[in-house]
Amino acid sequence: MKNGDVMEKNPFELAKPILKKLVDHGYQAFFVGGCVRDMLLDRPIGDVDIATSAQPHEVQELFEKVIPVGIKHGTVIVRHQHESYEVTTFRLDGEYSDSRHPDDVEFIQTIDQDLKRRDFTINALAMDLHGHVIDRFAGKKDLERRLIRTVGNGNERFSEDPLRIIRALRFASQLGFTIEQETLSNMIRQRPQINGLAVERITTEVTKLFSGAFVNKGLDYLKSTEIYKQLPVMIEYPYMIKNLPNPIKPLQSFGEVIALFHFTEPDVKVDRWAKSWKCSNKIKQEAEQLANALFHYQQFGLDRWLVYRLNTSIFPGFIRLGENLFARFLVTLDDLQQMTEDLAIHSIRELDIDGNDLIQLFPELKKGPWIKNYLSRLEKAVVNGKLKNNKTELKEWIKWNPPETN
Ligand SMILES: Nc1ccn([C@@H]2O[C@H](COP(=O)(O)OP(=O)(O)OP(=O)(O)O)[C@@H](O)[C@H]2O)c(=O)n1
Ligand SMILES: [Mg+2]
Repeated sequence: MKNGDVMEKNPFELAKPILKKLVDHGYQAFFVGGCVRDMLLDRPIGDVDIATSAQPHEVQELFEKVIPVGIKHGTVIVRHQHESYEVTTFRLDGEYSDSRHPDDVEFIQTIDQDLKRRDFTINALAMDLHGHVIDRFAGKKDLERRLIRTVGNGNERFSEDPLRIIRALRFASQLGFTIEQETLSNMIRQRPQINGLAVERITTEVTKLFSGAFVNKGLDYLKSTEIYKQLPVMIEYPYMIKNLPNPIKPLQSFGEVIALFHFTEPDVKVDRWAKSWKCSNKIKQEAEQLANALFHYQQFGLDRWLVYRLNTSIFPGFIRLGENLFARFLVTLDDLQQMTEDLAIHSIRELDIDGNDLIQLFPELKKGPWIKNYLSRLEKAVVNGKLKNNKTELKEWIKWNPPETN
């Protein structure tokens, strides 16, 4: 663990002027939460979040570019040197988007009280302008012991925001930490409350769970606590999680997660996953492409048609899944890139023949779906190297292989 030289780290250096301005104007201000934890662990720092005694309107007055993302909950975004910083007023309770909570929160004056409402001791850390760490709940000790423990009463912390139950699993997966015994019991006790959460919040945490360097630790907890019985789709197919390959290597997106589950349990379709977990279309399409590629690989191995249909952006995802699902999966990114370069065409638009050509070749045929089907057939033949992508040669072949029109 690092200590003295903490302020030399870049993300904090960049954010320091914001803290300084707040302090110069007589407010208290600290870096807080995950960024302090990650700095102490010497992990890459994600977002730098700031907690302050200044009220949101006071923050707005102080800085030029402020985006009022959650004024009611005390949070604004301050833009500084092309970076965004969440600046949140010290407060008593969470902003947690569940209907049982009042809409406004109580602002308070001390960082100590603010830290007290946070989820885990390792996250209840703050750091001032000079790099001095405030640690009221022995978070540093838990970092050393590699323990996830709630701040104070776990039942209360988890009831305030049941998402924290899943966050505990996600931190176990990212950090490889153990969940402290009582925290674990409280998670199990409060488990049913997960059902009331907005699904999108769960999806975000579960994506992080699957991407953690210690993902198998997270998954072991997910199984042993039976928390998966509270998650969409898995509620109805509780055996599914146990059928996953074990151990697995981390995945990087929820599209990959869906593809993994769908491949191991094809009866549950991608669409079903995407709907139940409220995924974007992008994630859904990624999952579909990945799953198709995996099924294709299983049947035919790595061929040009597989590579052709896979977006280059998800090559790494395909490799991660391949390594998880197939023994001796030796495909590399270089292989896929080389194969892409060598493809005769990269999309159907590059085909040296189009619908109009076909209509001219078969003037007696009525326009209809046969055109599209026939082009697809040519596309596949060209991609697989069975036909050359050359108009004259394609036309010649077409004459001998007229479309079926019944
Ligand atoms: N349900 C939650 C969510 C957040 N927090 C507090 O808010 C901080 C910031 O939340 P978030 O950015 O979601 O998590 P991080 O711990 O910063 O993790 P990451 O590195 O993934 O951002 C947390 O550290 C924690 O102190 C909390 O108490 N309860
Ligand atoms: Mg964070």
